[in-house]
Amino acid sequence: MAEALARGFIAKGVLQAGDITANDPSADRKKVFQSFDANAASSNVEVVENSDIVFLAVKPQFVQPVLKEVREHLTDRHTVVSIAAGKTLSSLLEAAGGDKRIVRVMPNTPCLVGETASAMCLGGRANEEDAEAVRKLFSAVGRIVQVDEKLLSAVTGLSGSGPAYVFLVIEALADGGVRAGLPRDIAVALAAQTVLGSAKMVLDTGKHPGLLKDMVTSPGGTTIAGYHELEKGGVRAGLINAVLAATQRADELSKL
Ligand SMILES: NC(=O)C1=CN([C@@H]2O[C@H](COP(=O)(O)OP(=O)(O)OC[C@H]3O[C@@H](n4cnc5c(N)ncnc54)[C@H](OP(=O)(O)O)[C@@H]3O)[C@@H](O)[C@H]2O)C=CC1
Ligand SMILES: O=C(O)[C@@H]1CCC=N1
Repeated sequence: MAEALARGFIAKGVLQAGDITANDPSADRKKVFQSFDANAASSNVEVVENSDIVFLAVKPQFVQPVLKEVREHLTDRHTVVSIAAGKTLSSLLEAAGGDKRIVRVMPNTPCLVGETASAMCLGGRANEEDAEAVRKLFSAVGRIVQVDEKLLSAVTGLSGSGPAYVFLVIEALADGGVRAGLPRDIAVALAAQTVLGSAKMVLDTGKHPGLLKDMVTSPGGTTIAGYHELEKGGVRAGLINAVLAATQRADELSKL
């Protein structure tokens, strides 16, 4: 995720590669950052010393140890951004030694192509200036909204994890096309472009998705025949349950 964000910020020109310093226990992962001209650090403390905005992009269970490792080096200059699922502002502030400017962001991987759906909330002494700095970065690589922290698990369940659900949908649509005789590459391209175009219609027209669905569905036609199968297969309930299960998992992670 750190790589996706760094590449996205650079591609959109909101940061230069030389502005970014990254650390990772794996030398190979550091080389990935160096391959696009970002700086590799030899420690997390060095990252903090080289940065104004410090991204915590480790797995949730490593967030508190990493914060404790660097907290003596966090000063008034720093905005700390945690993207870890489930890690609450209060636990982040406690591990950071309190009195810090902390922002939680839940992004998603499409930041890599400038189309992230992200949400943020502010903690500790984080102020409108911190919010604006974070908004500037994430709006360059997609959209970001500000929410109350109590909604961030639901954001994680919907848009944080959501790309995986949509990839499943694209793969399954393409499988359907292949089953009906299309070559695989054409089926994948048509499925992905259909998802892209449909998403753009929802965002650009502001129309309810149900109304847009009705516009495709001719009486006695092809679409209603296919759509009926989706309802019989429980696709709608499956997606609702996926978001709920991922939201609950984000809540569980906050208690570990
Ligand atoms: N993947 C996604 O789509 C999203 C992820 N997130 C959040 O982003 C965070 C990272 O997720 P993801 O990128 O998938 O996970 P990864 O495991 O791919 O990335 C985490 C990286 O942190 C490294 N790391 C481990 N310990 C340290 C340490 N002490 N200091 C510095 N680096 C360390 C890991 O190295 P090593 O592998 O060698 O241990 C690994 O390269 C998680 O908290 C997740 O909840 C949020 C939104 C979306
Ligand atoms: O699967 C996860 O836990 C992370 C958080 C959101 C997306 N990926």
